[in-house]
Formats: sequence, structure tokens, C-alpha cells
Amino acid sequence: MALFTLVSGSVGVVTLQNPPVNALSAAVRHGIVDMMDKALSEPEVKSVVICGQNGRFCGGADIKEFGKNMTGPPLVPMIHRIESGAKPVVAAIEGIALGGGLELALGCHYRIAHSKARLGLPEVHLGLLPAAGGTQRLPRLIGVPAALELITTGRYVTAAEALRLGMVDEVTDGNTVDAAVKLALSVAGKSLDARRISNYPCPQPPGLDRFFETAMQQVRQSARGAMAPVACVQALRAAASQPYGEGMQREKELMDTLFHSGQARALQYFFFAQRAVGRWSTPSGSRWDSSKPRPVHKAAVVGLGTMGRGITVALAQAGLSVVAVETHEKQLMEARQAVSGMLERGAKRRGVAPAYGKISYSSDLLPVADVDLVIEAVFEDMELKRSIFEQLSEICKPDTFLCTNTSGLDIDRLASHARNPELVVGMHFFAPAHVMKLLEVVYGPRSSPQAVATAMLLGRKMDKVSVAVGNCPGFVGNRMLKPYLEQAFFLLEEGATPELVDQALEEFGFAMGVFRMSDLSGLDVGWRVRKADGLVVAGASTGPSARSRRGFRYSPLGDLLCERGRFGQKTGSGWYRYDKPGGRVAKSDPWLHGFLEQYRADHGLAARRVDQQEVLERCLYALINEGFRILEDGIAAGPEDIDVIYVLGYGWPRHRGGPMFYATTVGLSEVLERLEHHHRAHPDVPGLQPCRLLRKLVASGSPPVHSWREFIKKSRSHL
Ligand SMILES: CCCCCCC[C@H](O)CC(=O)SCCNC(=O)CCNC(=O)[C@H](O)C(C)(C)COP(=O)([O-])OP(=O)([O-])OC[C@H]1O[C@@H](n2cnc3c(N)ncnc32)[C@H](O)[C@@H]1OP(=O)([O-])[O-]
Repeated sequence: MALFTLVSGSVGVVTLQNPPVNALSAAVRHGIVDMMDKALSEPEVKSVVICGQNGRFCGGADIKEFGKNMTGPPLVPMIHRIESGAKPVVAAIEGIALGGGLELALGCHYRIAHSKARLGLPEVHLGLLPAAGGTQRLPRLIGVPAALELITTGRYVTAAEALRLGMVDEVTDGNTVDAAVKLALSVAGKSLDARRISNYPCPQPPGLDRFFETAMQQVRQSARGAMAPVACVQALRAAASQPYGEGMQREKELMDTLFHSGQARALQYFFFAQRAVGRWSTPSGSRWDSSKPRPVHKAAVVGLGTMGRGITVALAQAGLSVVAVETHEKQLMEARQAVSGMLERGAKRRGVAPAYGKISYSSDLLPVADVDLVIEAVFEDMELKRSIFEQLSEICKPDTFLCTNTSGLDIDRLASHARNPELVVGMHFFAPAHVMKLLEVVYGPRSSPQAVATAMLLGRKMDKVSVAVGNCPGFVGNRMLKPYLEQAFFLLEEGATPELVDQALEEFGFAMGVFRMSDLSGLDVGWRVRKADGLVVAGASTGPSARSRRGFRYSPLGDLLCERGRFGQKTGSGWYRYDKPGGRVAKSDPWLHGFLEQYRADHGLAARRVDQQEVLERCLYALINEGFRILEDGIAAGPEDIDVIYVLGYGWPRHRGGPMFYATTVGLSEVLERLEHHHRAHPDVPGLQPCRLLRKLVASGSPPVHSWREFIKKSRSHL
């Protein structure tokens, strides 16, 4: 819908009305076309302002319409009609002008933005390109290099940057629509020849061919198999080398290919999945819409190691007062410095003042007495955490929420040491905690709905996507990692190398293969967990018991490397070697290859050829299978939760939608069949045994991923 009003006697104001973001649905497009026709035909209207209802200009095309039979006036001719009209049109940009919304504004003759507005062309994140003229008008307006950067990254700019770049004509702190009306009055009747961007020549970057070859190389490297960024470069090249009309034709052709691609479907699924996880529920019936969070103004972080420092920064940047506690004086001093540096860099990036004043430091727990919420972030040791929870229960106000940052310890056990177990939840942050977008909020059987709601909201305030998950070893993310890692180890035993496994996973789109990732995060982390689980048997490096635990296949390879002090990057060697401890560049290690050969010889294992397809099937399907088990157990409420966790926390390629969505693109029956095949070959590996839920879904005709929640609910209620 769009509303027309006549103001100041001669300015027609067209207001887009489609809450919450005024997306350009068919009804809105109809409204704009009708209201513009009215404005352009009525003689008393001399100029026009386009704005959006409720302080938001426009969030772009209506993504919900994609994939359906699209009706209504198309965007390109609609915007062309505005630009080519005889009356000046001013875009009054408040809040957001994104995607098609910015393209609409670029079709207007003038643009005024409110100082708090954000502008951008984020289509690339949806597997698309700005196909309503964005790839052709923006470079004509701000030059090819700047447009290329904005379009291929989908980055938003502030109003101030938009003004610097020349995307807008004016920025105001006052009422944007009033300012736009004033401008519209002043330009009524003036020539529009110099205001139609499509008429501008596109400034050519020097060395056009070289410029685009380099750009394409860079984009291909960072895109990791995503098609949209590559298509964006192609469209920009057309803008720089062809007349506007031909450039538009190229934009359309490229969009046609992207629009129907699996990648676009995956990325659009992921867009909605990130929002769906906010509508959380637990098996006991707590829900996002019936659980009221309590306000948190002051929080404490206990333990200022790497994670605690990041959490402190995230809380301070979210505007909370933070008491940062570290009992070791030296560590406290180092942490103060590190936190200040992180705050400074963050503030510089965001163009704000560093939030130093939000943090007070302490070497004892007493100042946490009046905080609303504590995040304990000490070393992953149950005894240590238990003793801190007991102390916190003594010191804190009775209603203080007690949260623990843990990647897998039992929340319920910890809660049993708190005065009020219902106020205890887990908050699993990912390193670096002030940067990574993901937060697993772990509820135990005793966590109150309010505690879960409060932790979820706090995560959002820290600019994270919070996902509520149940309590089990490893929660969702690390629990699924276990069978994935296990398969990678088994593949080494059977003849693969770390390089081969990593290459297969990186070509699939992971930022890092499993071995490179283990080297980065430290092999000792998993070793500690396996030791705690009683899986590491000293002196069992040969003999029949070495490769079996509790009747199932086990690979001690990771343990053997750790016994030799090879913890990964930090020690200068792991699955790869590095120039020095802390080195970052992984190099193939002849020692490791020799070690693997000797290991196979010691265990009577014949190396066979492992191909990339087998790596993908064994590692990824085992991980997906565990995902189905997690759904079956009610640890995650829906596939979206798992997919968001894997994309935002574990480097799963976004353009593949997440593991559960990916399973639907492969075909659930294919995943089932391949798991059965691999399980037949490795009957002593339970991770490869297809789980019940997967079988049930296949038997029910493999319903689409968005209907799994209902399916799971129904199949539970039948039990
Ligand atoms: C062949 C065809 C040719 C077509 C040509 C098209 C060309 C064009 O270039 C393509 C586009 O514009 S592509 C588009 C390019 N634009 C983008 O990529 C912008 C995407 N949007 C965003 O990034 C964020 O939503 C905002 C920053 C706008 C607001 O953030 P915030 O304040 O945190 O709010 P929030 O929680 O995020 O959203 C609130 C609710 O609004 C919903 N919704 C939002 N946008 C929607 C949309 N465009 N649509 C529909 N719905 C949209 C969202 O799902 C949620 O619904 P729920 O039911 O309550 O869960």
C-alpha cells in the first residue's frame, strides 16, 4: 500500500505502508505506481516526496514473495517511470533504504537521509544482485570501485558515509520528510536533465580489464563458491563498459540465473531462519511469546581469560555497566589493557566513542553484589565453576541471574550448586566473543522461562543471534562436531591425508577444513574432553584395544599427536606444521605423513584411495545424522536452530543454508541411503547409523524443511 497526501499546496507525498520494513510487496508496488500516476498527472502537484511509514523508508523487495508466483507491477519499469517523469521526486530516507528500497531512492532525482539512516544493497546475502537498476545506477553515481565494494559485500553505510560517497544529497538531524518537502518546493519546475542517474556516463576505472580481473579474483577467493558476488562483479563490469540499456539487460540476465538458483533459496531460507530462532520454545512448554525477560542494566563477568575479555567488551558495547572480575592480579592487568584495545578498535570501526567508562575492574567477587546478571567465564573445569557458583550464590542479590560460559559442561549439575537453580542458564559464546555472531543459550530442566528469555534478549542486545538449546554433552554445535571429527580421523586411518580431507571440505565451502580448524582451536581442547570422558587410554597406542572403546570404533590419532606435544598452531605443529609456535600458515608436514604410514602399519591397516565425495558423505552426513538425533531428543526445537548454529558458529557455508537445509537439497532419501551404505561398511560406528527421525521423514515423503517442526511435534505426541 502507498498513501498520497498533498502538502504545502504543491508537493505530493507518497508514503509506503507495509510494516514493519515497508518491503516492496505487490500491493506496495501497485500503490506506488498508482500514486505516482496521480502525482505526475495532477497539475497542482509540482514535485513529489517518497517516504516510508513509521520512520523506515524501505527494506527492499518483499523476500516472502520470492519463490512464489510473483504478481504486481515489476520494479524496474516502476523506478524508470519515476526517474523519467517530468516532476522532481525527492526520496526522504529515514531508518533504512536497503536493496530495492535504495534502488527506488536512486531512481528519484534527489535523496535526503536522516543522520541515523542506514543504506545498502544487501542482495548478495540473499544470493541475488540488486536487479532494479542498482548495479547500473550506483556506479554511475559514486564510481565503480566504491559501488563494487558495497554491492559485492552487501555492507550498509551510515548517512554520513552515504553523503561522503555522494549517494545522498543532504543529511538532516531534523524531520526528514519536512526537509524533503522543503527541497521539493525549491526544485519544482527546474530542469531534471542533470538529476537522472541513468543518463550519467559511468566513470571507468583506469585499466578496466586489469581492474575487473583483480576484482573477480578477490571476490572468487572470498566467495568460497557463492555465485552472487561473482555475478555482481559481472554486472558492474557491464555498467563500466556498456551503455545503460545494455547494462540493464545484463543485470536482468544475471538476476534470472541467480533468482532460480539453489544458493538463493538456501540464503533466503537462512535469512528467515535467523529470525525464526528468536521464536524459541522448550520441550517443557516455555515460549518466547509467553516469557517476559527481566531488564539487565548491570552485569558482571567473572574470569578475564580470552573469552571473558570478549564478553566484557560485548556487554560494554551493548551499553551495560560491567563489573569485570579476575582474581589473578597479573591476568587482571593484562586483561584491562587487552579490553581497552578491543574497545578502541571496535569504537573506531563503528565510528563511536569507546565505552571505557562502562567497565569497572575488580580482583575479588564482592562488587558483583548488586548486578542483575553474572556471566562466569573461568576455565572449563566443573569443580572451579562449582565453587564460583557457590560463592556467587552467597554474594549476589537473590534474584541475580547466574550464567556460565561453557562449551559443553552440564548446566544442570552446575545449577544444583546455586541458591536458585531456576536463575541459572548456560551462555555458550564463540571466540572471539565480541565478534562472533552466535550465542547458544542453554537451558537446563530447572531454568525458568524468564531466565531463558533474559539471556536470549541479552544476546540480541550484544548484536548476536541467540539460539535456545537444551542441556546435553556439547549442546548442539559441539555435539554435532563429534561424529564429524570422528569420521575425519577414521578417514586418515583408512588412507586419507589431512590435506585431502581439508581440501574437500574447503571446496564445499567451509572457511577451514576440519584439520586446519583443529590446529587453530588447539588439539588439546578435544583431548581434555576425551580424557574427561574416559576415552584416552595411556599406553594403548598399539594392540586390539587401541582402536576400540566400549565396543565401538575409536581413533586415538588425535591423542597420539597431543602426547607428542603437537597441539596445533600454538605449539607450531599439529596436523600441519607452522614456521613457529603461534604461526598461522599451515604447511604440509612430511613427519605427519610418515607418522600416519607407521600408524597404519602398526595397526595392520591397508591404505586405500579415499575420494572427495567419500569425505563429504562420511563427515557431513554423520554430522547431519547427529542433527536429526538432536531434533529427536528435543535439544533443538527445529532445523533452523541447528542451521543458524552451524553457519554462524562453525563456518558452514551460508550459501548452502546449514546442514539440515543442505540435507533437503541432497534429498533426505539419498542421505539415508548413503548413511546406510557407510554404516554397512563400518557397523562399529554408531554415528553412521541413520537415526529414527531421518527414517520417519523419508517414510513420510521427505517433507520440506519448514514443516519439520510440526512433523516432529506430531510424531512426539504419538509416542
Ligand atoms: C525477478 C524478480 C526481480 C526482483 C527485483 C528485486 C530487486 C531487489 O534488488 C531485490 C531486493 O531488494 S532483495 C531485499 C533486499 N533487502 C534486504 O535484504 C533487507 C532485509 N532485511 C533486513 O536486513 C532487516 O530486516 C532490516 C535491517 C530491514 C530490519 O531489521 P530488524 O529491525 O532487526 O527487523 P527484522 O527482525 O530483521 O525484520 C522484521 C520483520 O520483517 C521481515 N522482513 C525484513 N525485511 C524484509 C523484506 N525485505 N521482505 C520481507 N520481509 C522482510 C522479517 O522477516 C521480520 O519478519 P518476522 O515475521 O517478524 O520475523
